Amino acid sequence: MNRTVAVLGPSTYSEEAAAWLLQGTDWRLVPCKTIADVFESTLSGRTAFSVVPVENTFEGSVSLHIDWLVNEADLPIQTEWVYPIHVNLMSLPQFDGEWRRIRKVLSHQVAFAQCRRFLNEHLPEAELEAVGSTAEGARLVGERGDPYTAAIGPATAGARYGLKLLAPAIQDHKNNFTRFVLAGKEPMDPLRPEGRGEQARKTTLLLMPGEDFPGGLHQLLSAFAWRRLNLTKIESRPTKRQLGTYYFYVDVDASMESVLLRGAVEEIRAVGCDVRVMGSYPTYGFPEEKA
Ligand SMILES: O=C(O)C(=O)Cc1ccccc1
Repeated sequence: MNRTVAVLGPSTYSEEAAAWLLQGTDWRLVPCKTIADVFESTLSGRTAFSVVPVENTFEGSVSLHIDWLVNEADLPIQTEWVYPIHVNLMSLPQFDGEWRRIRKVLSHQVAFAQCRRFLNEHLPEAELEAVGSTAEGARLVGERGDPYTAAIGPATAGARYGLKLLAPAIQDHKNNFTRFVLAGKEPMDPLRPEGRGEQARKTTLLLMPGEDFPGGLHQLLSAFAWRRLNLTKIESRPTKRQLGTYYFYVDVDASMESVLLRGAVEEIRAVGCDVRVMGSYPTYGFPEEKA
Protein backbone atom coordinates (compact mmCIF):
# COMPACT_ATOMS: atom_id res chain seq x y z
CA MET A 1 0.00 0.00 0.00
CA ASN A 2 1.12 3.51 -0.82
CA ARG A 3 2.07 5.03 2.57
CA THR A 4 1.27 8.65 1.88
CA VAL A 5 -1.08 11.16 3.49
CA ALA A 6 -2.32 14.29 1.69
CA VAL A 7 -2.47 17.38 3.84
CA LEU A 8 -2.73 21.15 3.38
CA GLY A 9 0.80 22.45 3.26
CA PRO A 10 3.66 22.97 3.51
CA SER A 11 3.88 24.84 6.83
CA THR A 12 0.23 24.64 7.88
CA TYR A 13 -1.45 23.59 11.11
CA SER A 14 -2.80 20.50 9.37
CA GLU A 15 0.73 19.47 8.50
CA GLU A 16 1.86 20.07 12.07
CA ALA A 17 -1.08 18.11 13.48
CA ALA A 18 -0.58 15.22 11.03
CA ALA A 19 3.15 15.07 11.83
CA TRP A 20 2.24 14.76 15.51
CA LEU A 21 -0.23 11.95 14.87
CA LEU A 22 2.13 10.02 12.60
CA GLN A 23 5.34 10.51 14.58
CA GLY A 24 7.48 7.40 14.76
CA THR A 25 5.77 5.79 11.73
CA ASP A 26 6.92 5.54 8.12
CA TRP A 27 3.92 7.44 6.74
CA ARG A 28 4.94 10.33 4.47
CA LEU A 29 3.04 13.60 4.23
CA VAL A 30 2.24 15.01 0.79
CA PRO A 31 1.58 18.77 1.00
CA CYS A 32 -1.28 20.12 -1.15
CA LYS A 33 -2.22 23.73 -1.75
CA THR A 34 -6.00 23.57 -1.23
CA ILE A 35 -8.42 21.28 0.54
CA ALA A 36 -9.85 20.33 -2.88
CA ASP A 37 -6.35 19.17 -3.91
CA VAL A 38 -6.07 17.17 -0.67
CA PHE A 39 -9.27 15.20 -1.35
CA GLU A 40 -8.53 14.89 -5.05
CA SER A 41 -5.16 13.28 -4.41
CA THR A 42 -6.75 10.57 -2.23
CA LEU A 43 -9.74 10.05 -4.52
CA SER A 44 -7.41 9.53 -7.48
CA GLY A 45 -5.32 7.04 -5.48
CA ARG A 46 -2.12 9.10 -5.44
CA THR A 47 -2.29 9.20 -1.64
CA ALA A 48 -3.85 6.71 0.77
CA PHE A 49 -5.40 9.26 3.13
CA SER A 50 -6.51 12.87 3.43
CA VAL A 51 -6.14 14.92 6.59
CA VAL A 52 -8.74 17.63 7.19
CA PRO A 53 -9.64 19.98 10.03
CA VAL A 54 -13.33 19.44 10.83
CA GLU A 55 -14.08 21.28 14.02
CA ASN A 56 -12.71 24.00 16.19
CA THR A 57 -13.29 24.24 19.91
CA PHE A 58 -14.97 27.62 19.88
CA GLU A 59 -16.74 28.01 16.56
CA GLY A 60 -17.92 24.48 15.95
CA SER A 61 -17.79 22.60 12.68
CA VAL A 62 -15.87 23.54 9.62
CA SER A 63 -19.00 22.91 7.55
CA LEU A 64 -17.23 23.24 4.24
CA HIS A 65 -14.95 20.30 5.00
CA ILE A 66 -17.70 18.14 6.44
CA ASP A 67 -19.80 18.83 3.34
CA TRP A 68 -16.87 17.63 1.24
CA LEU A 69 -16.76 14.34 3.14
CA VAL A 70 -20.51 13.96 2.83
CA ASN A 71 -21.13 15.08 -0.73
CA GLU A 72 -17.95 14.93 -2.77
CA ALA A 73 -15.38 12.62 -1.28
CA ASP A 74 -16.80 9.29 -0.20
CA LEU A 75 -13.85 8.44 2.04
CA PRO A 76 -14.49 6.77 5.40
CA ILE A 77 -13.07 8.47 8.47
CA GLN A 78 -10.28 6.24 9.84
CA THR A 79 -8.94 8.28 12.74
CA GLU A 80 -9.66 11.46 14.60
CA TRP A 81 -7.59 13.56 16.96
CA VAL A 82 -7.53 16.97 18.55
CA TYR A 83 -4.49 19.18 18.35
CA PRO A 84 -3.71 22.54 20.02
CA ILE A 85 -3.19 25.53 17.73
CA HIS A 86 -1.03 28.57 18.50
CA VAL A 87 -1.66 31.47 16.14
CA ASN A 88 0.88 34.22 15.37
CA LEU A 89 0.50 37.64 13.78
CA MET A 90 3.19 38.17 11.12
CA SER A 91 4.11 40.81 8.55
CA LEU A 92 6.81 41.80 6.09
CA PRO A 93 10.03 42.78 7.94
CA GLN A 94 9.74 46.42 6.81
CA PHE A 95 6.44 46.99 8.66
CA ASP A 96 7.16 48.86 11.85
CA GLY A 97 4.02 50.61 12.92
CA GLU A 98 1.25 49.95 15.37
CA TRP A 99 -0.85 46.89 14.65
CA ARG A 100 -3.83 49.22 14.04
CA ARG A 101 -2.25 50.39 10.82
CA ILE A 102 -2.54 46.95 9.26
CA ARG A 103 -5.15 47.17 6.53
CA LYS A 104 -5.59 43.56 5.60
CA VAL A 105 -5.04 40.15 7.16
CA LEU A 106 -4.75 36.95 5.14
CA SER A 107 -5.42 33.52 6.61
CA HIS A 108 -7.57 30.42 6.69
CA GLN A 109 -11.15 30.89 7.93
CA VAL A 110 -10.54 28.61 10.93
CA ALA A 111 -7.60 30.72 12.11
CA PHE A 112 -9.77 33.86 11.89
CA ALA A 113 -12.42 32.13 13.99
CA GLN A 114 -9.83 31.29 16.65
CA CYS A 115 -8.59 34.89 16.97
CA ARG A 116 -11.86 36.81 16.64
CA ARG A 117 -11.46 38.77 19.87
CA PHE A 118 -7.82 39.70 19.32
CA LEU A 119 -8.57 40.91 15.79
CA ASN A 120 -11.57 43.00 16.88
CA GLU A 121 -9.60 44.56 19.66
CA HIS A 122 -6.24 45.22 18.03
CA LEU A 123 -6.90 45.36 14.29
CA PRO A 124 -10.49 46.60 14.14
CA GLU A 125 -10.08 48.26 10.75
CA ALA A 126 -8.36 45.42 8.99
CA GLU A 127 -10.15 43.55 6.25
CA LEU A 128 -9.94 39.77 6.72
CA GLU A 129 -9.31 37.87 3.51
CA ALA A 130 -9.81 34.12 3.74
CA VAL A 131 -7.45 32.06 1.59
CA GLY A 132 -6.90 28.30 1.13
CA SER A 133 -4.55 27.84 4.09
CA THR A 134 -2.61 29.83 6.68
CA ALA A 135 0.57 29.05 4.75
CA GLU A 136 -0.98 30.41 1.57
CA GLY A 137 -1.79 33.61 3.50
CA ALA A 138 1.85 33.96 4.58
CA ARG A 139 3.07 33.24 1.06
CA LEU A 140 0.77 35.91 -0.40
CA VAL A 141 1.93 38.53 2.11
CA GLY A 142 5.48 37.93 0.84
CA GLU A 143 4.41 37.94 -2.80
CA ARG A 144 2.21 41.06 -2.64
CA GLY A 145 4.92 43.05 -0.90
CA ASP A 146 2.49 45.40 0.89
CA PRO A 147 3.81 46.13 4.41
CA TYR A 148 0.27 46.88 5.64
CA THR A 149 -0.93 43.36 4.84
CA ALA A 150 -0.32 40.78 7.56
CA ALA A 151 -0.89 37.03 7.97
CA ILE A 152 -1.96 34.94 10.94
CA GLY A 153 -0.73 31.36 11.14
CA PRO A 154 2.05 29.03 12.23
CA ALA A 155 5.52 30.45 12.84
CA THR A 156 6.91 27.90 10.37
CA ALA A 157 4.89 29.55 7.56
CA GLY A 158 6.24 32.97 8.55
CA ALA A 159 9.80 31.64 8.51
CA ARG A 160 9.30 29.95 5.15
CA TYR A 161 8.05 33.14 3.46
CA GLY A 162 10.36 35.66 5.13
CA LEU A 163 7.86 37.26 7.53
CA LYS A 164 8.62 38.63 10.95
CA LEU A 165 6.69 37.90 14.12
CA LEU A 166 4.55 40.81 15.39
CA ALA A 167 2.66 38.98 18.13
CA PRO A 168 2.81 35.33 19.27
CA ALA A 169 -0.12 33.26 20.60
CA ILE A 170 -2.96 35.61 19.58
CA GLN A 171 -5.64 32.88 19.74
CA ASP A 172 -8.53 33.92 22.02
CA HIS A 173 -8.34 30.87 24.26
CA LYS A 174 -5.41 29.12 25.77
CA ASN A 175 -6.83 25.67 25.19
CA ASN A 176 -7.47 26.22 21.51
CA PHE A 177 -8.00 22.84 19.94
CA THR A 178 -8.86 21.81 16.43
CA ARG A 179 -10.29 18.42 15.61
CA PHE A 180 -8.76 16.72 12.59
CA VAL A 181 -9.82 13.60 10.76
CA LEU A 182 -7.86 11.26 8.55
CA ALA A 183 -10.05 9.76 5.82
CA GLY A 184 -9.35 7.10 3.22
CA LYS A 185 -10.56 3.80 1.85
CA GLU A 186 -8.25 1.49 3.84
CA PRO A 187 -8.12 1.19 7.62
CA MET A 188 -5.22 3.09 9.21
CA ASP A 189 -2.64 1.10 11.21
CA PRO A 190 -2.96 1.41 14.97
CA LEU A 191 -1.09 4.54 16.04
CA ARG A 192 0.48 5.50 19.32
CA PRO A 193 1.07 9.23 19.40
CA GLU A 194 3.57 9.67 22.16
CA GLY A 195 2.15 9.54 25.66
CA ARG A 196 -1.21 10.94 24.59
CA GLY A 197 -4.66 10.06 25.87
CA GLU A 198 -6.36 6.73 25.94
CA GLN A 199 -7.80 5.79 22.59
CA ALA A 200 -11.57 5.44 22.58
CA ARG A 201 -13.68 4.44 19.59
CA LYS A 202 -16.25 6.62 17.97
CA THR A 203 -18.66 6.28 15.06
CA THR A 204 -19.93 9.02 12.77
CA LEU A 205 -23.33 8.44 11.17
CA LEU A 206 -25.30 10.37 8.63
CA LEU A 207 -29.03 10.05 9.24
CA MET A 208 -31.17 10.92 6.25
CA PRO A 209 -34.88 10.83 7.15
CA GLY A 210 -37.17 9.68 4.34
CA GLU A 211 -40.02 12.00 5.30
CA ASP A 212 -40.72 14.89 7.58
CA PHE A 213 -43.26 14.37 10.37
CA PRO A 214 -43.79 15.60 13.94
CA GLY A 215 -41.49 13.75 16.31
CA GLY A 216 -39.34 12.35 13.50
CA LEU A 217 -36.02 13.34 15.05
CA HIS A 218 -37.22 12.21 18.46
CA GLN A 219 -37.96 8.77 17.02
CA LEU A 220 -34.42 8.50 15.63
CA LEU A 221 -32.79 9.72 18.83
CA SER A 222 -34.80 7.37 20.99
CA ALA A 223 -33.05 4.43 19.28
CA PHE A 224 -29.82 5.70 20.86
CA ALA A 225 -31.38 6.85 24.10
CA TRP A 226 -32.85 3.60 25.41
CA ARG A 227 -29.60 1.79 24.58
CA ARG A 228 -27.71 4.43 26.54
CA LEU A 229 -25.53 5.25 23.56
CA ASN A 230 -23.95 8.62 24.14
CA LEU A 231 -24.04 11.14 21.26
CA THR A 232 -21.11 13.54 21.35
CA LYS A 233 -22.35 15.65 18.46
CA ILE A 234 -25.45 16.21 16.39
CA GLU A 235 -25.70 18.71 13.64
CA SER A 236 -28.23 19.28 10.90
CA ARG A 237 -27.04 20.23 7.44
CA PRO A 238 -29.05 21.00 4.33
CA THR A 239 -29.32 18.05 1.94
CA LYS A 240 -28.78 20.47 -0.96
CA ARG A 241 -31.49 18.59 -2.82
CA GLN A 242 -34.51 20.54 -1.66
CA LEU A 243 -34.79 23.65 0.46
CA GLY A 244 -35.79 22.84 4.04
CA THR A 245 -34.67 19.21 3.97
CA TYR A 246 -31.86 18.17 6.28
CA TYR A 247 -29.68 15.29 7.21
CA PHE A 248 -28.23 14.77 10.66
CA TYR A 249 -24.54 14.33 11.25
CA VAL A 250 -24.15 12.37 14.47
CA ASP A 251 -21.11 11.24 16.47
CA VAL A 252 -21.69 8.28 18.78
CA ASP A 253 -19.39 7.28 21.60
CA ALA A 254 -19.27 3.62 20.52
CA SER A 255 -17.73 1.37 17.91
CA MET A 256 -19.70 -0.02 14.98
CA GLU A 257 -18.66 -3.43 16.36
CA SER A 258 -20.91 -2.83 19.34
CA VAL A 259 -24.10 -4.90 19.35
CA LEU A 260 -25.99 -1.92 20.74
CA LEU A 261 -24.92 0.44 17.99
CA ARG A 262 -25.62 -2.13 15.28
CA GLY A 263 -29.08 -2.57 16.80
CA ALA A 264 -29.70 1.17 16.81
CA VAL A 265 -28.70 1.53 13.17
CA GLU A 266 -30.87 -1.40 12.15
CA GLU A 267 -33.84 0.03 14.00
CA ILE A 268 -33.38 3.48 12.48
CA ARG A 269 -33.23 1.98 9.00
CA ALA A 270 -36.35 -0.06 9.73
CA VAL A 271 -38.35 3.08 10.41
CA GLY A 272 -37.48 4.48 6.98
CA CYS A 273 -34.42 6.60 7.63
CA ASP A 274 -31.30 6.07 5.50
CA VAL A 275 -28.12 5.65 7.52
CA ARG A 276 -24.65 6.07 6.13
CA VAL A 277 -21.73 5.06 8.32
CA MET A 278 -19.12 7.77 7.74
CA GLY A 279 -16.56 5.87 9.80
CA SER A 280 -15.94 3.98 13.03
CA TYR A 281 -12.50 4.84 14.29
CA PRO A 282 -10.14 5.46 17.19
CA THR A 283 -9.91 8.95 18.58
CA TYR A 284 -6.81 10.43 20.19
CA GLY A 285 -6.75 13.15 22.81
CA PHE A 286 -4.24 15.82 23.70
CA PRO A 287 -3.92 16.96 27.31
CA GLU A 288 -5.28 20.44 28.08
CA GLU A 289 -2.83 22.99 29.45
CA LYS A 290 -3.63 24.06 32.97
CA ALA A 291 -5.28 27.48 33.03
O1 LIG B 1 -4.49 26.59 7.04
C1 LIG B 1 -3.99 25.78 7.82
O2 LIG B 1 -2.91 25.94 8.41
C2 LIG B 1 -4.77 24.58 8.14
O3 LIG B 1 -4.20 23.54 8.29
C3 LIG B 1 -6.22 24.77 8.40
C4 LIG B 1 -6.33 25.19 9.82
C5 LIG B 1 -6.35 26.52 10.14
C6 LIG B 1 -6.45 26.92 11.47
C7 LIG B 1 -6.53 25.97 12.47
C8 LIG B 1 -6.50 24.63 12.14
C9 LIG B 1 -6.41 24.25 10.81
